[in-house]
Amino acid sequence: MTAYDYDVLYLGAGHGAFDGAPLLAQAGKKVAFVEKEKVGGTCPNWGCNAKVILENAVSLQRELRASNGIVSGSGDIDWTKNMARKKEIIAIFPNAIQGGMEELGIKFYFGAGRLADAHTVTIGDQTVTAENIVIATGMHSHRLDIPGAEYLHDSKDFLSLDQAPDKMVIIGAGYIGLETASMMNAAGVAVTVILRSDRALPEFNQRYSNALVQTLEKQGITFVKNSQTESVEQVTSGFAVKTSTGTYEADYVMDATGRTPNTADLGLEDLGIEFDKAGIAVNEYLQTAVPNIYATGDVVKKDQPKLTPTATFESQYVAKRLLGQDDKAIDYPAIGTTVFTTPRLAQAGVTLDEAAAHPDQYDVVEKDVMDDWYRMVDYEKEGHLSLIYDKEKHLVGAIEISEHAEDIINALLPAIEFAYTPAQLSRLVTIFPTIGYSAIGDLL
Ligand SMILES: Cc1cc2nc3c(=O)[nH]c(=O)nc-3n(C[C@H](O)[C@H](O)[C@H](O)COP(=O)(O)OP(=O)(O)OC[C@H]3O[C@@H](n4cnc5c(N)ncnc54)[C@H](O)[C@@H]3O)c2cc1C
Ligand SMILES: NC(=O)c1ccc[n+]([C@@H]2O[C@H](COP(=O)([O-])OP(=O)(O)OC[C@H]3O[C@@H](n4cnc5c(N)ncnc54)[C@H](O)[C@@H]3O)[C@@H](O)[C@H]2O)c1
Repeated sequence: MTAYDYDVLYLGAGHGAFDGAPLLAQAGKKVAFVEKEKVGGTCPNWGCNAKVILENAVSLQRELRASNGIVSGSGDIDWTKNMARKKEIIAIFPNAIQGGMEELGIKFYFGAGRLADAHTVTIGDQTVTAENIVIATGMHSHRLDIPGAEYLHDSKDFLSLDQAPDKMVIIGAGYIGLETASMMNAAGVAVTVILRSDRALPEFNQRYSNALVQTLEKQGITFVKNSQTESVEQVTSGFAVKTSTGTYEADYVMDATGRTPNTADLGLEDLGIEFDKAGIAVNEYLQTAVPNIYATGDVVKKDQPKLTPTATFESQYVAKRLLGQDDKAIDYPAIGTTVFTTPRLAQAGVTLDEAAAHPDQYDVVEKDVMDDWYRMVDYEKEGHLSLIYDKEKHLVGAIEISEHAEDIINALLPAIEFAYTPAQLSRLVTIFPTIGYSAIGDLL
């Protein structure tokens, strides 16, 4: 029998890797990571955690201003101080994650890993072998191929930006484009968002994504629709973004046109591992074309949203599979997702578009969130919720736009995932008065 250096070797040390690795190490497996940049990967260092710390100032500002003088002060955001706080909190993550793993006996190799064969990874001139390998290399920002692309910034640059610009152009109205626009508008920046079509956030029902765009417009953000970005030029005042509908000047230009799986220079072609621009192809056990090589997280080609909780679920699934604890195909639960704008847009389970396409299977109940008195407590002004039921009256999906949509959807997730009956729902005695009580109250 061949003796490998490790039982399991991960390429990448983000959530797709470090959420499953402890299960293996605790069960006595020899585990290692190869990481080419920062332990923790995108989410803690340049994604969710970084963003939500910065966004907290926006939520504080909203409540203070909406209080109409009950709480006094201007609510102005000092972006430089906000960024300093973000940097202070974020700085703890890489060492904390690495330390936690090392306590379990997990080893780290630093550098870019490349598959040499089905059991061997090279990192520079170092060679490491493993019985099983998990590719969890994530994604990087897509860069528009236009003249002046060198002047564009991505979300990684933006999440470390110390000085707020006066004027910002954001190309792309997906999660990152809208979250950035919402934050910078609140920080006093003049923001223009350029959309190549007439709709933002295609993952969400258009009535809801349009409602979000309209609210952001009322807050002062300019949206330019059906506009193809052609070039970026340096001008005396900063940069000129030339598009099919006009030229927009800014002193900071962000390319938020999507993210691309990290599949290059991994040696995938030589091993016959299939991939395309959507990611690495896997079977229902998350195995690549080479059975002992798995893939997890954002690098995987899949229908599920590429989010941290999805990466965590997959990482833990592969770990359990490698421990012989789960031999079934991966069975994804309902995955909740939120756009962290002000207001939030959040959904989980069966979508409104699916419900509209299958009226024989689903019924939709519409709610104005302002019908719930509790929403006035923290100065909610408007919001809407759609609840999607199957014909047996089980909640199967929900979408909400409101300042607390993420908390409502989180509270509804158990009902969606476990198909609670009306009798089971009535046994949920949630704390009153809270947003969780409101969420369950909507179902009764
Ligand atoms: C700005 C932003 C905000 C986001 N906000 C949210 C949010 O609010 N909620 C949410 O759920 N999700 C959010 N996401 C998505 C979330 O960050 C990802 O879904 C998650 O990080 C995926 O984890 P992963 O382990 O698959 O990939 P990553 O976290 O990207 O980790 C991959 C790791 O692999 C390393 N790597 C790459 N190639 C190699 C190689 N050859 N050798 C060794 N190492 C390699 C990389 O350096 C990286 O550390 C956000 C993403 C961005 C960019
Ligand atoms: N809150 C969250 O959970 C969160 C936040 C940020 C990112 N993410 C994850 O990261 C992924 C990537 O986010 P993202 O915002 O980079 O990608 P995205 O796919 O959500 O949005 C990219 C947008 O850019 C547009 N676009 C593409 N090419 C364009 C062009 N030439 N001109 C103008 N617009 C163009 C697309 O139509 C799309 O709307 C998300 O899909 C999500 O999985 C999640």
